[in-house]
Amino acid sequence: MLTTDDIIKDGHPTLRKVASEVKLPLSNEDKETLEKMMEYVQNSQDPEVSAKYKLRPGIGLAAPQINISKRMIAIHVHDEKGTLHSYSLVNPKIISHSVEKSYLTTGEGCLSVDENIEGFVPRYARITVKATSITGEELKLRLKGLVAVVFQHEIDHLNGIMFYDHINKQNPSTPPEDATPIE
Ligand SMILES: O=CN(O)C[C@@H](CC1CCCC1)C(=O)N1NCCC[C@H]1C(=O)Nc1ccccn1
Ligand code: NI
Repeated sequence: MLTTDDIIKDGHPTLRKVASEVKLPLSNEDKETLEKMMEYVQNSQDPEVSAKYKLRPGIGLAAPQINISKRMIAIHVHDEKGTLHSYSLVNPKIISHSVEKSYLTTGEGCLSVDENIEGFVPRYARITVKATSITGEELKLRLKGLVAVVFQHEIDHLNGIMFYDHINKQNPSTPPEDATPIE
C-alpha cells in the first residue's frame, strides 16, 4: 500500500512537469497504480488505518504526486450534501467551465506541500470534465462546489500547477471578486 512517504514534496521536478496521456486500454501496471492511489485516499480517511500508518488525510491524489508523470487522478470526497463522489480516472480534461468563480473559504492545502500557505484559491464554480474511468468507459461529468474544486486541484497537478500559483500575490486573503465562497 502507498503511504505518505511515497508522496513527493514541492521542489521535486516531477510536480512541475506536464504529465503524459495514458495509453488505452489501460495496462495492468497503470490500472495497479490507479488502484493504489484510490486505496491511499480511502485509507487516509479511515481513522484506524490513517492512525496506524500515519497517513496524511487526502480527498484526492494525482499520479505525479507519487512521482509517476501520467494523467491519472483518484478522488474520494463527500460533498456539501454528504453525497460521496468517488472517481479513479485517466486523461481527465476540463472541456467547459463557468465564468463564475468559487473558492474554499479555508484556502487550500496539498499533500505535496508541508507548510500551510495562506490565501484564497480562485477556481471555476462549475466545470464539465471528460475522462476515461478505470474500467475504460468514457465519462462526461458536470461538477460544482467542493467536488469541482478537487477536480481542478488534481487536474492542475497533471499540468505542473500547484494551488498556490493561483493565490493573489498582492492580496492573498482578500476574497476573489464576484466569487462564490464554499464553506
Ligand atoms: O492533490 C491532492 N492533494 O494534495 C490532497 C489535497 C487535495 C484537496 C486540497 C484542496 C482541494 C483538494 C487534500 O485532500 N488535502 N490537502 C492537505 C491536507 C488536507 C486535505 C484536504 O484539503 N482535505 C479536505 C478539504 C476539504 C474538505 C475535506 N477535506
Ligand atoms: Ni495537491
